[in-house]
Amino acid sequence: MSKKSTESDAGNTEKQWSLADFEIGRPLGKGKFGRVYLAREAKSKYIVALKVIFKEQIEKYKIHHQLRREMEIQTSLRHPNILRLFGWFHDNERIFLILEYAHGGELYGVLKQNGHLTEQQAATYIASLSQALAYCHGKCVIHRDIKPENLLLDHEGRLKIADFGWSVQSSNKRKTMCGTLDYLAPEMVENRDHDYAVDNWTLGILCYEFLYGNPPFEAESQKDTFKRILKIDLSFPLTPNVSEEAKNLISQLLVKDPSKRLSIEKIMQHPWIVKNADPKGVCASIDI
Ligand SMILES: Nc1ncnc2c1ncn2[C@@H]1O[C@H](COP(=O)(O)OP(=O)(O)OP(=O)(O)O)[C@@H](O)[C@H]1O
Repeated sequence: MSKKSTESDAGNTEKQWSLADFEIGRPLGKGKFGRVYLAREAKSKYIVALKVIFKEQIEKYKIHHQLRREMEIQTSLRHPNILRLFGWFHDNERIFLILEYAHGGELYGVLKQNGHLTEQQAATYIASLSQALAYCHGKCVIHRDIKPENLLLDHEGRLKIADFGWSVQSSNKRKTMCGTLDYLAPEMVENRDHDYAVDNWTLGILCYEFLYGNPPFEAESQKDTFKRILKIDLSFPLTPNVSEEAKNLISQLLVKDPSKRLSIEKIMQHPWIVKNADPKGVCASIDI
């Protein structure tokens, strides 16, 4: 049995959890810093995902502050489209994150399996993401690393944003280079100050990727991706056939000047979203 966390360390002030409180099930996946297991809280039988991170890895990659920030931000957020972090605990070697279980796994898997999504699915996910980001921005949280691998699906196909590793809680403009290349906004590529509008840019990238199967500025090398982003070298292939309204939304998000990008409120009112998005955020037609 592992050592219980102290009150000041515990991610959940109501209860101090330990490994003995959980029955561990099958592995759900492996990340850069540890493994994720299906688990059940022994008393309530409540199903969760338990993410195990080795302290050695945290020290090796010096991600202590990043992880702490991720845990604090994610615990404070409560939104149907944001994966809950119920709490955390640790023993000598490991840190355990008690996460909401996302039965449908990664949205990335669905995208790769189907090649691309339908307009209804894409609009539903963009609407869910917009709602979650509006909530985050209202709490002064910028995610900065939204990509299909960080988007999970629950048993009904509802989208859940996971992984707050790169998010920041700030009301000031930020100047730190981070995020995954294909999803980087031009102001981040140029290492200029950036604000909430970086997440709106990413919504444009994702909307394109959902509908076409690949992000719009993909290139052979990192340097070429950067060049294409800075030039806004955007083109819409003839296949698959995508509606003009969807292209209009993408074009209004992939705008170089952050202040001219469509706001989150306007995304939610955009005719393509109004026409195609499921009001409950559920994609029942998706095979998960
Ligand atoms: N809450 C969850 N519910 C269901 N599956 C999950 C959950 N969290 C993670 N997984 C699965 O476990 C795998 C590994 O997740 P993890 O978050 O460790 O990886 P990661 O996205 O590479 O993160 P990191 O970059 O922090 O290592 C993912 O591929 C995902 O499919």
